[in-house]
Amino acid sequence: MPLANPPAPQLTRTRAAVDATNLLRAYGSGEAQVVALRNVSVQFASGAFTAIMGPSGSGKSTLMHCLAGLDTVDRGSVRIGDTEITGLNDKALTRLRRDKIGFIFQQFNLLPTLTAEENILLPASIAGAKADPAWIGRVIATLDLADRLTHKPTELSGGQQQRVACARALATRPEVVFADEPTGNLDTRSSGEVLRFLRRSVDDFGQTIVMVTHDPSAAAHADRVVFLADGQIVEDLHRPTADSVIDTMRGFENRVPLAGEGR
Ligand SMILES: Nc1ncnc2c1ncn2[C@@H]1O[C@H](COP(=O)(O)OP(=O)(O)OP(=O)(O)O)[C@@H](O)[C@H]1O
Repeated sequence: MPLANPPAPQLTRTRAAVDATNLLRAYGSGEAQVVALRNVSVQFASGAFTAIMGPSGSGKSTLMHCLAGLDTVDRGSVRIGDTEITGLNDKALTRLRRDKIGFIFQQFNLLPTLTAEENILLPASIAGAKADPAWIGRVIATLDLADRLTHKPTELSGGQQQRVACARALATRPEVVFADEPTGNLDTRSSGEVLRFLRRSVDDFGQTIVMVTHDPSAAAHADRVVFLADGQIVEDLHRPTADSVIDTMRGFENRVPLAGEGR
């Protein structure tokens, strides 16, 4: 009797854009030591939108900074795309951030002397690369910025400035965009615009987004929410809604860390 066919090989597998293993990060020493990350292992799938949430001081910024090569870990490893970043020197890290990472900050961080268009094109020009005009045009159109390109940041509203920052982050088609409280300084309407753009950049452009937020309704735009408490991942919620995020946050500080964490 012929053997049954073996299962078909899995042809497509979601690759992690960012892969962190057993991250340990402590600040200070002795009695004053604060352990900001305790053996955190987490993967961020390519083409997915992930939010990181948790109480103040739980380690969200530390995690994001370690993932983006802005801070160094005491132990563990971080891979961005195909590049293991742990152990890279400052020059290599600068190049990696420039070539593979887009950043969106709460305070927008646009250069005040440059126009919106110059701000958007700056990362590509620093990288010595020529921006792809078709791609930049698509991003600018999606963000509805075409009639604002000659304006300086002071001539733009907060929401418009953050949309320029979004365009700047995507201009080089980075491996991953890290967004640190991107709606923290925006009103509800502008927040909605930025979050819908981030969502669209994942759905339509295949972008990978990792966003720190305190806002359950912002997190609800993500595919997944990773919750930190006291430097450990304590929950991992898929297909979140604002209500499920709020429910998860209630009392999650008292839960036992997920398997593999906190050893
Ligand atoms: N450079 C530093 N030196 C000393 N301690 C630090 C440093 N950076 C962070 N910490 C400490 O590490 C812990 C985690 O801080 P982190 O900023 O990552 O938290 P967070 O969740 O981002 O907080 P928030 O929501 O308030 O921004 C905190 O106890 C913080 O005080």
